Amino acid sequence: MMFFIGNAFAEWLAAKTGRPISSLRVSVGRDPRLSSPLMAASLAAGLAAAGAGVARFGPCTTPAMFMSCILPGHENDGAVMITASHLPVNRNGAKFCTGEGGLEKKDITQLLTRAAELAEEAGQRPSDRHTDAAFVITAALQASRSLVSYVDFLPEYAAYLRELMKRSIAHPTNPDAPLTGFKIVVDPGNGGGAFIADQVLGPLGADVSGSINLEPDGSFPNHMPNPEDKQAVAATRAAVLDSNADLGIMLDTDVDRSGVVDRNGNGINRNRYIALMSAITLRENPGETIVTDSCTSNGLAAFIRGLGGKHFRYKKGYKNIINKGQELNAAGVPCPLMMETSGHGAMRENYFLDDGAYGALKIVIEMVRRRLEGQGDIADLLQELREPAEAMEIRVAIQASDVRAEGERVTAAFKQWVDAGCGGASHWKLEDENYEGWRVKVLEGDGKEGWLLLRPSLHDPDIVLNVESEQAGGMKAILQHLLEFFKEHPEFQVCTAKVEDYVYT
Ligand SMILES: O=P(O)(O)OC[C@H]1O[C@H](O)[C@H](O)[C@@H](O)[C@@H]1O
Repeated sequence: MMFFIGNAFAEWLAAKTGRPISSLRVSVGRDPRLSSPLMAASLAAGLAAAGAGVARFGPCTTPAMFMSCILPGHENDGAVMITASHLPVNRNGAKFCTGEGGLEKKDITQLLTRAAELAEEAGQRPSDRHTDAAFVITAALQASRSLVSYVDFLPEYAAYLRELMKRSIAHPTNPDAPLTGFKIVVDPGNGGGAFIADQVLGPLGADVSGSINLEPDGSFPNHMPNPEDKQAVAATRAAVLDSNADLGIMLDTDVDRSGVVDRNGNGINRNRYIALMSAITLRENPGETIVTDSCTSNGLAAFIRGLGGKHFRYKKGYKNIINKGQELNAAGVPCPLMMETSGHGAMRENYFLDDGAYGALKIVIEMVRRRLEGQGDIADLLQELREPAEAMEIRVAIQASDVRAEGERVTAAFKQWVDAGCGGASHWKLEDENYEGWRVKVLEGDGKEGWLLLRPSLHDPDIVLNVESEQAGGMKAILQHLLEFFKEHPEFQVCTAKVEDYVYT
């Protein structure tokens, strides 16, 4: 199917740019996942068979693919990254972008519909892998080989990042090696991010010798490359403490997400990472608005307000928050940072690009700035952040055939129950703004505040329930009361069973 998606992307780009396919050039990169090279080859063959020029990159990262549409000397018309990110290998897919950013959902739908049509015209069934493989090999042999070139792009991208770091730090005495004297651990989790240690931080003077899991290995033998993953945090923490490092950086497979570990081994991911990025961003852009996803903590909202910023708690999905940030900026509401608890984050100053490397490098820059100005560690920036005492996410697989409709039914019933007074719990109050599912504040006394959010998952056939409490034992109390709602709805028996599991075991 990738072959026809390549065909369709060439057509789509020609329509978008108003130029003939023969004048287009598209870069194709991939992560180290075992199935990625083959998928990238099929996609490249499809682009070339349609007549587009193809720049094939080896293992690469998603933000780098975008930069291959921007950096002078490259300026490709489009780019495609083949990756499953941290998901299981059967979820491998293609991320498309142009120099304007990632494609929208409607563009992807159009692309896939066209790819299916092209497959059918060619007598191929998308589900028949063997026929497809034979077809792809034949078509690839027929496509002009002169259209495809192999490009070693990462070194150029790394050079761009190094220049950006030097400019931003503007070190008074050591401008070319401004990280001299810093020890930084990078843990790309055997994904695509090792170059951040070898080609960016190391050449700028940092001691990166404590870095771990640098070898790209799509079987991810050590832990999942995922900054939210407990094992990833534990591995980076151990490496930071072992090597007495100033900072640890955790990256996901295709480096569009990140998190850090401070020099005392404390993981800074999820709300803490957004808080840290907000502190840096609001110092540079006072009073502006930070957009986050719907699962961010009450403490984070208070923290952003405490820094004089505004908080817009929107939906899950990095593309959703980026689009919202762009929309707000266009409407005259300045918004420099859009970030998800997953570690996805985009900045206005960085092309609104979903970019884990940029976020982590911003923190390195801040660390150097603070040392130059005689301030403390970056972790000091989080002193005012109120943390939840307990937090959890429960995901319940939807059994119904129409997953979307069932998701809507559960959330609509929940809203009705909330409107009717939450089963008599006057300390449960619907949040003022809700953009997906329904989030309810739970006033826990002594100024403490928990919350719960019930929403359908963005991509999976799941109902997702997030709960946080600012007091020990508070989460169980919230779930126990929520059972009242589920018990009124025997049709949602699977949800009831799952919540009961948490409450009673
Ligand atoms: O709705 P969920 O199942 O929690 O998934 C939400 C997540 O979906 C994808 O992984 C997106 O890349 C993330 O930006 C988003 O946070």
